[in-house]
Amino acid sequence: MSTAPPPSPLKKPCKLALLQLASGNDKAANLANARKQVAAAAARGANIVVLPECFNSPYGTSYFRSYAEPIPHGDTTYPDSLTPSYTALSTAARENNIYLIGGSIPEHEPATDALYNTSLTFSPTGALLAAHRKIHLFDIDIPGKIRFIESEVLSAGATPTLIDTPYGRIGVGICYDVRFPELAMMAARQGAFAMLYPGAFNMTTGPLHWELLARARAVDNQVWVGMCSPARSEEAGYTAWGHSMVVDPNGEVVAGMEEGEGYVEWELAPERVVEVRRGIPVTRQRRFDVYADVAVAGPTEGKKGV
Ligand SMILES: NC(=O)CCC(=O)C(=O)O
Repeated sequence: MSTAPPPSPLKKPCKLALLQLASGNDKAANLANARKQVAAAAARGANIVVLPECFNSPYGTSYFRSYAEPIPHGDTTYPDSLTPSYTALSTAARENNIYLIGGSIPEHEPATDALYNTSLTFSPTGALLAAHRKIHLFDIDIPGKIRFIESEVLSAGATPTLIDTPYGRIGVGICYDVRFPELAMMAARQGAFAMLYPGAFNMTTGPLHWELLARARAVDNQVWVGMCSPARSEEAGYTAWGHSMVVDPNGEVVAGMEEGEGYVEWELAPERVVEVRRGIPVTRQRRFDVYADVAVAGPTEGKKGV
């Protein structure tokens, strides 16, 4: 076995902040709160700030269309009045000189009239670096507990998102995306040091799976994982689990919180990834000769699944 330490995918230390925001029906108030909390995180020294899923709106299929905004890209621009969330996020990133993973917002694609659940990432200059459209829509039905079918109104994205920063490469997923190990695995194998998930688990699956999935994605891939939830509101139609957390590359929850509004912050150190990968060198022990067909659907998967 080689004794040379593997290079760290995290090139230099950075401080990660996950903002567990309380959001309500008033979009302007949600955006103002996000800007205020981003500025406070930057003042505490954060370099990368993450917001929750649907931080600008209530989370529910009946709300997505009325809160949706088009996303300016390339030569396609829109008046600021149509893109208040994009504008607020870009401004917050620029004014605070941080990388901002802007949770997610309902996106309207005017060309097709489709709606997406989309996470926008901005650079410290306020430039849009990535728009991740949630790939795995949250369609579940647990009798007597929870039924939520995003696909009734949303379309699914089809592109994994990797963002290059001076700290290294970051993978982004949205909430239900965390249940699919393939996405995190692809990102890690392509050099990501962290998977960041804006997410809003619920009171049925949250207690059981939120931490479990975060730790699983971290330990599978020996990367940091950040899970950023909205704060819980008992008045909301959808009650979020909360419990935003940072998990280290060894699968340990190193920082976390309960359900109220607040934040979780952690200094990510390059040495930690190297130490973990040196001690348990799975990145060098994979048997691609044995499981080369991992992306081929089995007989009970995909469209044929039970
Ligand atoms: N917003 C979501 O995708 C929720 C995912 C969730 O709660 C789960 O159990 O998965």
